[in-house]
Amino acid sequence: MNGESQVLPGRGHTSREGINMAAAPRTVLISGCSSGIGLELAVQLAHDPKKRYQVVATMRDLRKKGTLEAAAGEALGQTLTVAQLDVCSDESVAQCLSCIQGEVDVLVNNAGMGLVGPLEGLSLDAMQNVFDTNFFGSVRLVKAVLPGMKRRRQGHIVVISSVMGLQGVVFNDVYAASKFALEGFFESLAIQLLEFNIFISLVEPGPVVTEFEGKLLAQVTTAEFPGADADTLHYFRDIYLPASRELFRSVGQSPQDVVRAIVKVIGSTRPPLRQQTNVRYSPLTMLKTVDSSGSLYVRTTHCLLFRCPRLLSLGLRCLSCGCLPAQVRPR
Ligand SMILES: NC(=O)C1=CN([C@@H]2O[C@H](COP(=O)(O)OP(=O)(O)OC[C@H]3O[C@@H](n4cnc5c(N)ncnc54)[C@H](OP(=O)(O)O)[C@@H]3O)[C@@H](O)[C@H]2O)C=CC1
Ligand SMILES: CC1=C(/C=C/C(C)=C/C=C/C(C)=C/C=O)C(C)(C)CCC1
Repeated sequence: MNGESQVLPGRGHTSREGINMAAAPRTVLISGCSSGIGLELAVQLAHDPKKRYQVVATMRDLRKKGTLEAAAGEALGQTLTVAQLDVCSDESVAQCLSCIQGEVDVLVNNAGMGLVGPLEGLSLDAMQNVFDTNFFGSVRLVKAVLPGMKRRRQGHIVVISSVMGLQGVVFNDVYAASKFALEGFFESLAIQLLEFNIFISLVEPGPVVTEFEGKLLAQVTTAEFPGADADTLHYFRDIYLPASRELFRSVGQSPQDVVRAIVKVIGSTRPPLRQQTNVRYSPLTMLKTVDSSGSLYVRTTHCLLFRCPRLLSLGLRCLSCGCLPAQVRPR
């Protein structure tokens, strides 16, 4: 494909007379806008000073729409509309798309859920629910919008992946697997779709201070993890959970910060395939990049968590004050 001929949907273009023509707004469909990153992204895009976007902010339970509507303010009914969408339901996806005027130019697969705990204590049902939401939910939406994008030979699919799509984290086995699945799926698809002038972007935030963590903590305080042995439960409750809380407190990003990076990706003429958002987390992702055998990452994080918790605390404090050089900068 000729790079020069790539035109993203709805972008301004120059007429033969050299006049910069105003572009029609791009329709952006976002899943999971009842809270967190999805809500903030819908609001920031709807308030775009250049009015480049018409946002369809979706959620599975419309009874939760109050917070979004309040945050949208004057944009509600103008550049932002709210619609029902459960990414786990074919009918809901079909119904939502049938209500959209025109076509989806930008799809943001944001809806997702976490799952933590000792593997032995988690049911297969709970694991399948994570894959149904995080992985198959995205696949379902992509299958629905792709024919239109291919016909028009334009489109952008943004996937809210995670640093856990790049590296596993102890006691997050299933959640990380669902994000790894997204990374493999969308990297593969990106190659074919370039031929149709359709771009894929995997956004990889580190910890973000949203309801995500609270929901996980609520789940683990009530869960009993039947089948997990006493040592593993001790590692999970007394070592991992406090370390994870400290990580969120020290290097957790605000949804506003993450969304600024996503807005840049959506506005880019050449969107990147991968975009990390958290400079302070990057020393941890670097541990895998610099040693492709994977041992450096696994051994270092094992050591920090189980052998040198003081060093971990010190390292996190250091990262939070920004005194270590940032190796990966969001563009
Ligand atoms: N917070 C973090 O530390 C990080 C989060 N991420 C990813 O960011 C994305 C957004 O999470 P975040 O904003 O933090 O968390 P939130 O829990 O605040 O938001 C998750 C959203 O997904 C929605 N959702 C869950 N299941 C479905 C479904 N079946 N259909 C439609 N919507 C659904 C939730 O709706 P409902 O209210 O109905 O449950 C909610 O709106 C997720 O994909 C997550 O994996 C990535 C890296 C870090
Ligand atoms: C890497 C690492 C840790 C935990 C990382 C966590 C908990 C990351 C969470 C990321 C999230 C929430 C991503 C969401 O998609 C520990 C245990 C502190 C030990 C030291 C190394």
